[in-house]
Amino acid sequence: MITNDIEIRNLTELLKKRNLNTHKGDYGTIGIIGGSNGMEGSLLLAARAAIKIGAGKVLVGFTQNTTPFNIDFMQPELMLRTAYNLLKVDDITRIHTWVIGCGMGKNHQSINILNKAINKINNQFIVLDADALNIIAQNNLNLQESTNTLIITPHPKEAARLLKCTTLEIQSNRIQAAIELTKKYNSWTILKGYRTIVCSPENKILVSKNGNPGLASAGTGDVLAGMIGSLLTQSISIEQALPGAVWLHGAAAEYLANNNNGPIGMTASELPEAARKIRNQLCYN
Ligand SMILES: NC(=O)C1=CN([C@@H]2O[C@H](COP(=O)(O)OP(=O)(O)OC[C@H]3O[C@@H](n4cnc5c(N)ncnc54)[C@H](OP(=O)(O)O)[C@@H]3O)[C@@H](O)[C@H]2O)[C@@H](O)CC1
Ligand SMILES: Nc1ncnc2c1ncn2[C@@H]1O[C@H](COP(=O)(O)OP(=O)(O)O)[C@@H](O)[C@H]1O
Repeated sequence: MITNDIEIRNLTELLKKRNLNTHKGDYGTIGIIGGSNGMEGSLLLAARAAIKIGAGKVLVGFTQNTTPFNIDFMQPELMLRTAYNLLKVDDITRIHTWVIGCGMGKNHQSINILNKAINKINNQFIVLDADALNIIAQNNLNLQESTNTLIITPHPKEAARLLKCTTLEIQSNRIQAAIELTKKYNSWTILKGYRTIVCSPENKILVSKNGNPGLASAGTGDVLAGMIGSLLTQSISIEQALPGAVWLHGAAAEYLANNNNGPIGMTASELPEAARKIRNQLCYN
């Protein structure tokens, strides 16, 4: 099996300057679903990351009956809805890329929303993260017939739930696990954890060499999911968007640590601004 490292010099699409005559429609609309009661933070982390990494518009859908708040005062650019509203016809066709699962919960309502999303969204990118993966594993959902391009982003325990094995088995052969997940779910796979793996449907393997233990804290995976969706909706090819997001996420952690804001006590909320700085520096300097 040939594996390659994720290297920024191969990710040229990420580093293109923006045209001067351009508008928000050129950078895509992303819909992010999750944030059940008590997990709203997870959804906001993903959504804030998506806008800071350059998405044109970010719509947020809470897996709750009503929106728990109507504005994110830290990021008022975000448009907050319920997941049910986001999945109505008017919106669904305007959204090019979806991220589903961050803090979504696994109750009856969340299962219903995930099923609705999978069945109603067609020919788009869908990033499936966190509880979306747990629901898929628990209910043995079959994604083989999906018309969408699926990207699954499990951490090792989620991967173990999906493959019905132990975390130890996943960790003892991570590349093989990524390949099996890709086959089982007819998807791209990002197997997270130290040395994150990106596996394409053709089983091309890329391995992350950056990042640090500052990323081992709650919510950093939500940020990664938002970043992946954001790059995809900006029309960066999937071959570059997935390793690109993983690279930027790791580089952001390194930047924060180099400035004494980690690895100890680094927070997920700090990653998007660091990633934004790095992308702009690479594009414009
Ligand atoms: N602010 C919010 O609202 C936040 C909400 N969040 C939301 O919470 C929901 C539950 O997600 P979750 O990931 O916390 O729980 P879960 O799936 O049981 O996995 C945890 C266990 O997995 C394992 N494990 C993980 N990584 C591993 C590794 N590299 N290598 C090896 N093992 C590894 C490890 O297991 P252990 O070793 O302890 O047995 C760990 O204890 C989800 O929807 C998420 O979006 C969070 O995003 C946080 C911020
Ligand atoms: N020691 C580490 N080195 C590099 N990256 C790490 C390390 N620990 C965690 N990460 C990264 O941090 C993120 C954690 O995601 P996840 O486990 O889904 O967290 P959460 O559910 O809390 O958001 C993943 O991208 C993972 O690869």
